[in-house]
Amino acid sequence: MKIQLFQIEIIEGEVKVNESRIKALFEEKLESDTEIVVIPEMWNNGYDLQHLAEKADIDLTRSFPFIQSLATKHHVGIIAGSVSNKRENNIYNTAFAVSKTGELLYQKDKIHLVPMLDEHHYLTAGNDVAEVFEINDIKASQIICYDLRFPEITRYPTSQGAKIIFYVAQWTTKNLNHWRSLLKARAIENGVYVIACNSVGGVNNENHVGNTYAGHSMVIDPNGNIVEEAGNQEEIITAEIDIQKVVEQQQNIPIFKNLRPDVYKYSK
Ligand SMILES: NC(=O)CCC(=O)C(=O)O
Repeated sequence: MKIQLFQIEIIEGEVKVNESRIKALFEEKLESDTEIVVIPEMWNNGYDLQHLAEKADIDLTRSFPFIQSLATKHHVGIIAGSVSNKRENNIYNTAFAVSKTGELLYQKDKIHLVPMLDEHHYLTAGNDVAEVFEINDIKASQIICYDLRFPEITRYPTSQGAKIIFYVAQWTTKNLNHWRSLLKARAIENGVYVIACNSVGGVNNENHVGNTYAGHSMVIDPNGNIVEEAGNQEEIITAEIDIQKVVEQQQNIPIFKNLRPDVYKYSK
């Protein structure tokens, strides 16, 4: 199965510009036999957090039809990153995914808000764990950026049979080594494909929280080998994945048969 990741710069506060850019990439860069496309976190408004009240979507009423029209026009499943999204007077960082026939397959809010990006001052945290959905007949889940740091968020859908975990991100440059290591760890400790789409660019100006984004979008197989990795500039990466490898990996190292939830404890 062929998958493409659109590693792009998200222009802060410029919803229409970002939409036009994504639309153009589907027209110009989508390969005919690609089955799933992945785009980054917060692709509508970026980290222009001060203006979320005016610029965030309202219950996906703008972003879902936009992505739905791309999915049906190009007949491709879309892991639609995430958007800032207002619901009942709160603003969330909401991930969603759409099938090639235009159905909304998945919608979840980011659970852990990033103190380093001031997200907790502007956004409300989601309370629902990432779950499994099917895209192109494959069980998968979708997790937003900083939630990668909390292995429990990935463990639930993989323990429920997800074979691919998609991570959508605007991961910062200063923590690039964490991004690369954590993605590999999540693939190995769960024996699944990890497909992670980050953004690039970012500037320090009055609209900006002062970060740049690392790129290095990656496709990692269930044995922890990097299948494809982007650099730190805009780039489309294309990868072939073989879901049978997940089955084989989980037979060779039967993590889920050996889980001991009865002895795992946490404290805070
Ligand atoms: N957008 C994010 O969640 C950023 C997370 C990040 O950069 C990190 O180091 O964690």
